[in-house]
Amino acid sequence: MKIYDWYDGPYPARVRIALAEKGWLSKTEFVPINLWKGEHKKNEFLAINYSGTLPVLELDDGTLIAECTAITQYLDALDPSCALTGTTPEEKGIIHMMTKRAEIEFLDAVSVYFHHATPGLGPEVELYQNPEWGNRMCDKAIRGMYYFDRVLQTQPYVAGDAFSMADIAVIGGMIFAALVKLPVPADCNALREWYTRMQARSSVQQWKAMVDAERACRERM
Ligand SMILES: N[C@@H](CCC(=O)N[C@@H](CS)C(=O)NCC(=O)O)C(=O)O
Repeated sequence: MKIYDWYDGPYPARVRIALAEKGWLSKTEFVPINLWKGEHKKNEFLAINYSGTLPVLELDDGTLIAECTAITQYLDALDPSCALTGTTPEEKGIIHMMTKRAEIEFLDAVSVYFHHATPGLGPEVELYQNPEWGNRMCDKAIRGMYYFDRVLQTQPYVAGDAFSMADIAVIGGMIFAALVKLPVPADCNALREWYTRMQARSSVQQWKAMVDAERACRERM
């Protein structure tokens, strides 16, 4: 299995954490696509993913699967013993809903804020910016954090009683929020407590160790 990604990207983190949950990180080849150099918008990469985003999974026969949710669903189908996308029809429906909600209300909103209301990936890559739209999405992301705080006041995980793809999507939002220095509101105690638990999880620690090692390696170059 081959994954095109960028080592510390919040969306790539989602797939790396899913792979770690399954114990497959070391079996995966990671192909770096440098976001800061805009390699994801070059024709060569657009032929791999029309949307020009990371990550993308490439199977041994050349089949390409983009989108974190689609990749996670594929990994789950290969290994249903450690299900991240649910097993019963109800679990599958709720996990899909909460994952989508994590993207729309939080992670994607932080991403729009980053690309539109901050320097983002720099002037060479950010060819169109709309700061007003970016700032509105920042407000939306903060409302999203309050929403997930309320959810986590009554249940241990984002989609209910078990860790799932929906938790990983909110973790992606927290990683991105930290990158853009968007603090979690001080009164979001349930969200903060949940994130402390998530950061102690082996898969998240493995992801962080990989990022730290790659960052140190790149700094030496
Ligand atoms: N919906 C996509 C979003 C992926 C995404 O936005 N990835 C980021 C990497 S952290 C990216 O490629 N950003 C570059 C850009 O939007 O220019 C998914 O879930 O995979």
